[in-house]
Amino acid sequence: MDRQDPDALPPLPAAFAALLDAVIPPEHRAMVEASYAEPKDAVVRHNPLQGVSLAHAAEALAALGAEPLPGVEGVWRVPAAARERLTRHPLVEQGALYIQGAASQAAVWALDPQPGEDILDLAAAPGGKTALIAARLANRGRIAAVEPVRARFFRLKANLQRLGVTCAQLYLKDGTQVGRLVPQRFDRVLLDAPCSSEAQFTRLDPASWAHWSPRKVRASAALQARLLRSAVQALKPGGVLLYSTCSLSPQEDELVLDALLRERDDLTVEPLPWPCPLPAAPGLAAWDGQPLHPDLQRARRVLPSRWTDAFFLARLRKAG
Ligand SMILES: C[S@@+](CC[C@H](N)C(=O)[O-])C[C@H]1O[C@@H](n2cnc3c(N)ncnc32)[C@H](O)[C@@H]1O
Repeated sequence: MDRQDPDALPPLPAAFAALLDAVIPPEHRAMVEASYAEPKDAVVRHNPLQGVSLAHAAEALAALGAEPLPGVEGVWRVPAAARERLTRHPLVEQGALYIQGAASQAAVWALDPQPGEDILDLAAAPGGKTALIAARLANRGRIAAVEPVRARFFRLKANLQRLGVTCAQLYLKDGTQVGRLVPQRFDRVLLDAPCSSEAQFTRLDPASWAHWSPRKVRASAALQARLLRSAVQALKPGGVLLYSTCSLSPQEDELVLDALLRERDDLTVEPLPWPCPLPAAPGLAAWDGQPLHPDLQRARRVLPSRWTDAFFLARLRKAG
């Protein structure tokens, strides 16, 4: 799709535009505004679990005009104009290449799973991050992947099979119950929480925000708080918890963590391993005139741009 005249496109919902005013640093505002009015470049990664070499994948992608992302092996940015050809590419169909946003991959880079570890993926479908964790583990170790929505659970199962993941056990379960069932069990926990999905907004398709409302943000925040407590309970002492959302609302990001950090003194927010430069800002220092826990400035807000979607990431360590 070609670039369109932004003035001719429908405006973002007013409440969301006000949120952007409040959370996007002024120096990034023009980039963020533009990102809602243009088709985005795709990001794709090599999936080493399918037996296709990195060199072969690189050759196929060069033909689509792809550029490798600096700092991370086997990840490319593909121009928006080639997105359809990429989506239909045989290497994508066979699971040797996987289209996955850079910010979404950054959640796994920051989790930093190590071969042999026990990992919990507490909100797993459709499985993009589970599959990247498995790739990082080279299928050595164990992933417990939890998803309560039946249709999404079966999609998760099919995706992991297609991507050659053999180290994951899948659980059709409510993640809020997991911590109580298996306390202090996992070396690392990923909570890529269900959220109001603000990252999907585009003015090229107003249906992208049809289901969004401030009320949905509040409902998401309540579920996230319960899932986060379950995630902390399931984590071993000394373990790492990566919390992420694809929402820009502080209610779903810093505020959920702020409440948790104020009620427990065994959690610290760590700087994020950040191998590839993505457009990002630190976590907020204050909201609604109230200061937030100072550790939260170590979180990262990935900003919407020509090639990234909005994403919030925070890495927590439980005292050993
Ligand atoms: C943001 S998506 C996860 C995306 C996934 N991590 C990936 O990278 O492909 C959030 C998921 O949480 C699931 N979910 C909703 N309620 C949940 C709950 N109570 N416990 C666990 N997962 C839940 C949703 O169905 C959805 O599949």
